[in-house]
Amino acid sequence: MTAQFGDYQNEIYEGGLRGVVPPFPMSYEELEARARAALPASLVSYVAAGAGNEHTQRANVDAFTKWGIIPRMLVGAVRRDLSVELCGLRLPSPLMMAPIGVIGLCAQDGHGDLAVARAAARTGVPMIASTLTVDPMEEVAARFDGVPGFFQLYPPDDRKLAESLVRRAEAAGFRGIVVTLDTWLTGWRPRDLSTSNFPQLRGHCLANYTSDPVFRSRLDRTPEEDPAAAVAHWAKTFGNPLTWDDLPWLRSITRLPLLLKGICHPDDVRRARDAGIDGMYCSNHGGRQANGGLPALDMLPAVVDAADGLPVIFDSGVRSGADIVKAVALGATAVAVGRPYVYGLAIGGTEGVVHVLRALLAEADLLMAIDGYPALADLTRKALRPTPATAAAPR
Ligand SMILES: Cc1cc2nc3c(=O)[nH]c(=O)nc-3n(C[C@H](O)[C@H](O)[C@H](O)COP(=O)(O)O)c2cc1C
Ligand SMILES: O=C(O)C(=O)c1ccccc1
Repeated sequence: MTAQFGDYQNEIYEGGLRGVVPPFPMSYEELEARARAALPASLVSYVAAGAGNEHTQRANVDAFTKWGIIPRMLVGAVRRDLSVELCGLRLPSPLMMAPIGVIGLCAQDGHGDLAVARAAARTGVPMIASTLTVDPMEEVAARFDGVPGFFQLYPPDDRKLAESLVRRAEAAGFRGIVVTLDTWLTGWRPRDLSTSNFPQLRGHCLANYTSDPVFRSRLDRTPEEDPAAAVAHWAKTFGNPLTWDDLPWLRSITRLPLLLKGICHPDDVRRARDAGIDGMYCSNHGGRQANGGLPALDMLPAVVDAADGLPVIFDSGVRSGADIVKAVALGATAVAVGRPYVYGLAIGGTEGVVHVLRALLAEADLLMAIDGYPALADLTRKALRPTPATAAAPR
């Protein structure tokens, strides 16, 4: 019999029989609390912060309580199949790791990107590696051990640099490019502003730039000789408010699958589809960029309908296995987790990330068994019903 994700539960119970207490938290609340204690204050506020009064960030999480999964009995879902096809790749489950720009710094040894890449190799959960990393993308990709990875591009306004980053991602073996559209400037984040050290943090995450031949060619002195000038040049080239007019260029620079992150309106989906984009990534950046918006989950069904068969990755607010199941039932092809795995990294490095991913998958798998949905294909909108508004879970 092949392994099932729910087997993680048995491992933990069997450990208990031998007197082993699990070293990692089992609930999201405890995970977050332990990570807060483990991380330096500047990183706590940076990772946890959202835009404005963080209403959208909370709404992302609460949106999942507006849906309930309907149990079906006598199905005999003894074996479950969570595998999914995404951009020509067969993945063991719909779970992915969302791109996180500072994870490099969230590990105790300061090499979080490598630790996360190792967790991808251990679990088969693909990493979407951010442009903003402590270690260059080649070093990250070298640790995937055959598990497909995606490269998230913040397209700089220097097109030659953008092309160079994409070429390198191709050469390093990444299997798709995720272009993030909603962060060409940083949102108003009160919690983060009150520590005001975001510029310092990101200054440590420029390895993909300082190792890049095009970026280096733009500098009078090397980043090693004059790090401050390199950071200043980066700040000038980072933000690129792409428009539809740039899409033909973007499409032309790679033959890898190209996905757009931050797409939430069906009209934008259709236009992107017409421009030859291979997949949509429905996300509001975890509520970090613009407050006052709808929860990302509420926008997912319309995005899926407009995508008309193109794959849709979803993130923003995923905190549990049940959330993964609900997002899939609403039409997501793949579901990315963000903050939870950052917290796993903070408390336990690669092991902590592996635990968070396995716990999410175990919960999703056991839920599919108990509720009688043996395969992802069984999870359609018919598996869900809106919960009465008054029944929203307390937070
Ligand atoms: C600390 C932090 C850094 C992030 N950096 C990036 C990034 O570099 N690129 C990107 O596309 N998204 C970035 N995101 C957004 C995530 O990819 C994802 O959309 C978000 O975390 C989802 O929200 P959730 O973590 O609350 O579920 C970042 C999010 C956090 C929390
Ligand atoms: O903080 C973020 O959400 C993010 O995407 C980002 C943007 C620039 C640098 C580092 C991270």
